[in-house]
Amino acid sequence: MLLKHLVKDISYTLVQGSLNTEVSDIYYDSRKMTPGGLFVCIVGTQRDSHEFAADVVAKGAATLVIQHDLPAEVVAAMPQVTILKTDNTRYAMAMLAAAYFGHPAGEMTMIGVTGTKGKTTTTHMIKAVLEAAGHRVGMIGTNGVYYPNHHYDLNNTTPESYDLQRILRQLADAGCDSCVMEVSSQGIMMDRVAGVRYKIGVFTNLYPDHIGPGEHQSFEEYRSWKGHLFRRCEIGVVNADDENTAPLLEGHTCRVTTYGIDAADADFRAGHEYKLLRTKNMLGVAFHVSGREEMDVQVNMPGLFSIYNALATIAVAKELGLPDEAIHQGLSTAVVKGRVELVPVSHRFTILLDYAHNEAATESLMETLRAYKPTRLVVVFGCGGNRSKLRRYGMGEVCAKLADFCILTEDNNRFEKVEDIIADIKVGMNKGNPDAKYVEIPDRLDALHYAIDNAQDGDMIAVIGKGHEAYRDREGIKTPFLERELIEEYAAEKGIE
Ligand SMILES: CC(=O)N[C@H]1[C@@H](OP(=O)(O)OP(=O)(O)OC[C@H]2O[C@@H](n3ccc(=O)[nH]c3=O)[C@H](O)[C@@H]2O)O[C@H](CO)[C@@H](O)[C@@H]1O[C@H](C)C(=O)N[C@@H](C)C(=O)N[C@H](CCC(=O)O)C(=O)O
Ligand SMILES: Nc1ncnc2c1ncn2[C@@H]1O[C@H](COP(=O)(O)OP(=O)(O)OP(=O)(O)O)[C@@H](O)[C@H]1O
Repeated sequence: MLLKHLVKDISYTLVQGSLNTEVSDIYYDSRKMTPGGLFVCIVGTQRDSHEFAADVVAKGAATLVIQHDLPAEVVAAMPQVTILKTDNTRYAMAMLAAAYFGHPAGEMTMIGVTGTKGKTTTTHMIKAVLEAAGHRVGMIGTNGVYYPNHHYDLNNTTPESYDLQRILRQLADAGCDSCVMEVSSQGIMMDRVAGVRYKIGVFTNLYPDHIGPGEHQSFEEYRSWKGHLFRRCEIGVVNADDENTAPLLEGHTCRVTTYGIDAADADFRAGHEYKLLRTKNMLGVAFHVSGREEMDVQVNMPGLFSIYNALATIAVAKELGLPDEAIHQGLSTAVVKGRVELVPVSHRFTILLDYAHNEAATESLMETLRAYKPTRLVVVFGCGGNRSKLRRYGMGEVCAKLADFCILTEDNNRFEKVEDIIADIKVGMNKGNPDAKYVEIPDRLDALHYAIDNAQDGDMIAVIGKGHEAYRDREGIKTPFLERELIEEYAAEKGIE
């Protein structure tokens, strides 16, 4: 493709060379450069990749896009290279990549979900409802990329713009008519989603998070970047109960639809009367929706937060004109890998996997599960090695307070000894509840077996920390460890019913 066909949506100065330069592909990482490529020089949080200009040219780069001038001697040594200068190379990369891949977002109904918590869950719910309505759906987020019969992992919740555009092309080429994706504030701030127009933007909620070096400078800045989603979508579906919704919507250009539990005037609302559901295969909630629609809904995910995520999903579905049957089917079948994921091996007790690996997530999970009034709430957990000890104290404290029995074991030990990590967890437990009952079983597989062997009728066993991860890390070596399969295999071997 010729450069002149890629640059239509950016402003630039042609420093040298020609717009008729052939572009074989676009790169933002010098280590991946191949001959004929266009290299976008980015001023990152760690490196300024303008310093790799000579290196990529040596590897055959034909075009450079820069944001600040290169040293004169570097430019002098690359007379054959086309150089464009622009104000913001991250933004330029997004526009160049969109053009390079033929503006794939325009070929699908784009739905973006932002918020501190609930992005992954809500995107899964929306996908399930769309699929139940017969749509072919692509999904992008923390759990990776999904499209019919395909899945792969990602490094970022919202991928770098070039990767995002490549993925969107892949989805469109696979026949997806819709794409639902998580849009992180970082993704907006770093122009990873620049140029993408959304049919619907969803806001779940906002808590102080992601504030610090390399992320956001303040809560207000964090909020304002999330708010930018509502300047690039047609319809905004927002949580009317969140006190940050109004400031976040400042400057919005979309039509707004609201949902909530407390806000009496929300377009889609659920009261505080809801029913907790528990069967062998499911922990869920049932509730009534009123406002713009009247309907009874059942969600196969637990807790009050599931009602919020379901309300957002219902509002999206209604805005898209999807039928009620699809809403019911989608909400009662949506599963998020590793997030309160039930492993239905017994009628007598419930065993589930969850990715909670810090104090806040563990506390929220424990409180959610307690509401189902299990005979005992048992938690199997450890903490990662070579990571903050605060997590160990925090998770220990919360589990000692809220669980009836703790099985202390390994998480990803990395280069630490499991016994030392458990000793730290016990410090936190002692603070939370010095009388907490627990057992120490360093090998996680033995811990799972112990939990199953000693399960009592009506127990709820939460195996937390690893969620969807498929390995355990000991001394930096990762070996396969898929908890779901290990639990199923052991329960079958023991003839558990
Ligand atoms: C702080 C931050 O967001 N960093 C992101 C950013 O990296 P950066 O700007 O720091 O990059 P850098 O290391 O300074 O390098 C600058 C440039 O030099 C290039 N480079 C570097 C080395 C080299 O040898 N050659 C070379 O060309 C790099 O490819 C890059 O283009 O751009 C990278 C490429 O897109 C991202 O992978 C990286 O995300 C890091 C891993 C990260 O942890 N980000 C978090 C904060 C994040 O984005 N999280 C949100 C989720 C938040 C939520 O859950 O709500 C997300 O969307 O993932
Ligand atoms: N709407 C919500 N409000 C508060 N907590 C929620 C909500 N939805 C889910 N949670 C809780 O937060 C955890 C993470 O949920 P989810 O993965 O959907 O959020 P996320 O926004 O994708 O977060 P992250 O960026 O950390 O992956 C869940 O396991 C659940 O305990």
